[in-house]
Amino acid sequence: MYGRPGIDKLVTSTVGKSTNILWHDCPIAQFERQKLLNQKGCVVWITGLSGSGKSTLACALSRELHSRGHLTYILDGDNLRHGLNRDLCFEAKDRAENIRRVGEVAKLFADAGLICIASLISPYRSERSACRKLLHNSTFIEVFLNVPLEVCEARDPKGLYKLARAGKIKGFTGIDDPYEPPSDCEIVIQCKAGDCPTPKSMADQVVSYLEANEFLQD
Ligand SMILES: Nc1ncnc2c1ncn2[C@@H]1O[C@H](COP(=O)(O)OS(=O)(=O)O)[C@@H](OP(=O)(O)O)[C@H]1O
Ligand SMILES: Nc1ncnc2c1ncn2[C@@H]1O[C@H](COP(=O)(O)OP(=O)(O)O)[C@@H](O)[C@H]1O
Repeated sequence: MYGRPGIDKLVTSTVGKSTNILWHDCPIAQFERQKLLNQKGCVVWITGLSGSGKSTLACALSRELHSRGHLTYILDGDNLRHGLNRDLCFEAKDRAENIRRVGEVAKLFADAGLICIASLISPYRSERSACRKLLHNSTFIEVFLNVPLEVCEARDPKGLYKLARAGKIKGFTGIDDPYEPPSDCEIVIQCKAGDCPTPKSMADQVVSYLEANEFLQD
């Protein structure tokens, strides 16, 4: 038993359904990883309706930061439902579990020193707030893509709004399922009919926030 007290001194815990578990610290700490990467680990959490541009912003932001020499990783709701979250549907309890899991994974990426970009509808305020509480020192940066339903529906790149309106998808966010907009988030990107910032300028808005708050240096 390397680096641990004698077996008689170990105090194990119960966390959720896991009994007799013990946290094992590693000698390399987050600040050392951050120094290596010359940035501060954080989570940029993009929330908004389907079609609001979350994936577009995530990719533009990742590209912009990459070109400046920063390490990012995108956790996209749609993509994670192909693997980690493939057992979840769109009922409220499954959406909540989806958000919880992505929050936990995002926390690990931030701890690794990366700028983690999470883009998922995440329609519930309480679950987003729970993810915020997982992070510390203002490292949870919530970005609200405030795009009216009419604009998202007019875009409808996957034809899902059309199906939802026709009753072929039940419980579609914004149609017959709720979306709770953030009341107090770090960044709001506003888009009105016929007047949306370009993907590059949306990304620049987030980069400016990261620069001003010293995330792009160790
Ligand atoms: N019922 C329903 N409501 C909303 N969205 C639906 C639904 N069914 C399938 N889809 C597709 O799933 C994508 C959203 O997945 P998320 O994991 O981001 O959703 S959530 O955060 O759990 O609410 C979403 O992707 P985006 O359009 O990129 O947001 C849709 O393509
Ligand atoms: N800023 C923007 N201006 C104009 N069109 C956009 C913008 N952002 C995204 N789009 C377009 O809107 C559609 C939905 O974008 P997407 O990133 O897939 O949204 P989401 O991930 O929120 O579902 C796509 O066709 C995309 O090209």
